[in-house]
Amino acid sequence: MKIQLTLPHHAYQLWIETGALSQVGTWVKSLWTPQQIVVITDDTVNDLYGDQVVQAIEKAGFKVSLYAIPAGEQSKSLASAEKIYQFMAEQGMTRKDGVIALGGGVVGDLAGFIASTYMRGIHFLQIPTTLLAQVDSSVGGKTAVNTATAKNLVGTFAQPDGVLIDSNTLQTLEPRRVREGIAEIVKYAAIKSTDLWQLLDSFLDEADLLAHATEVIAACCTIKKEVVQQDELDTGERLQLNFGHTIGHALEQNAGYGVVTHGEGVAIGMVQISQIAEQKQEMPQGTTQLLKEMLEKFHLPTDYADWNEATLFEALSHDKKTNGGSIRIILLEKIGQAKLKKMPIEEMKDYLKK
Ligand SMILES: NC(=O)c1ccc[n+]([C@@H]2O[C@H](COP(=O)([O-])OP(=O)(O)OC[C@H]3O[C@@H](n4cnc5c(N)ncnc54)[C@H](O)[C@@H]3O)[C@@H](O)[C@H]2O)c1
Ligand SMILES: O=C(O)C(=O)C[C@@H](O)[C@H](O)[C@H](O)COP(=O)(O)O
Ligand SMILES: [Zn+2]
Repeated sequence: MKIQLTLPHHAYQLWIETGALSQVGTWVKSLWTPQQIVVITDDTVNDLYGDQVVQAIEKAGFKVSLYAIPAGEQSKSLASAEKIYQFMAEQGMTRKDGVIALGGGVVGDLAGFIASTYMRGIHFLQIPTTLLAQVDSSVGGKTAVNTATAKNLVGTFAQPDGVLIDSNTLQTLEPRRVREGIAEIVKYAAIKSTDLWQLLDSFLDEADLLAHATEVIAACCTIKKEVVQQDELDTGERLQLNFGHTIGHALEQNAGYGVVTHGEGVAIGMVQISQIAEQKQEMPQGTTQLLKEMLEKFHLPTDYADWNEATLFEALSHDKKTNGGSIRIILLEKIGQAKLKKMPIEEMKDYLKK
């Protein structure tokens, strides 16, 4: 199945098909004319899929090199970017050349950031290999690196020329990584789709969801495409995709990048912000419980014992939704429908203290 994402200055397709990775060479050739390519991946994904992808793209007529970062959130950094810029310069990469991200959201966010800044921007393709990256991070053009100050503090909006999504790659994914992708899927359902919520409701567990991976991925990508087409630069509608992310990002940073995964942070964040909203009478009573039950069915956490108040509050001030002493939070009108609400930072802190 192909989903077209059309923006004012750029359009591209998401190709979602089981087994698509075996056609990666012809896919790249259909999008780019022969030139030099650097495949950015991590060491785990490299061991699994690196050779296959490099050989297929070489066979399609491209000069290919590969750079593998250590797997994990710690690698989503300016220090990694610096090393890869250097590598690309040594390879003689020019503006006519391209970057391919092969991996999860860490690789995708970092490689997208590099592609959009090297020589002020070169071509970019996404081959997401985690559930989270297939349903969320590979689509829509947000790129980022973390700094010691905040998660995703530095980044760009830069769309890829195409996204290849092969759910076969999920067969090698660890269960914890499957679950973190499910957190973002529950997010889409909670903010935008009762149909997707019902589908998730019908699954027994993670394995059952994975058996329907292509259907679920297509549903999420369709929602994300519609949101991004309306608000590419994250000024209104797109902010809904940040449901649970203020507390989630703070926790990720608080725990130390990689200790609490992004998806786990989002799961906890969605439940905690919903609890606050229910206390404020801003959300129908019982909605948080529904959310909690859905996340727990997929063995996701919904609370966190080791909050560090100081770093949590510091993180709030660096959230991109914070402005002039208040923060925009995302609440649920009901399951399947979200709304934005401004909240004074001090009030948010009071609730978090409780
Ligand atoms: N740009 C966006 O719109 C967006 C959206 C959501 C999340 N994100 C970002 O994505 C990141 C999280 O992404 P993630 O969960 O994919 O993490 P990740 O990229 O760290 O991947 C998780 C782990 O899975 C391994 N892995 C990847 N593919 C595999 C496969 N097929 N088989 C076996 N192992 C595999 C990786 O080596 C890694 O150890 C966070 O940094 C988050 O901020 C970005
Ligand atoms: O695409 C978006 O927009 C999102 O907010 C998707 C989120 O799942 C993702 O984690 C994103 O990277 C968060 O971005 P940020 O703007 O909060 O840094
Ligand atoms: Zn996210």
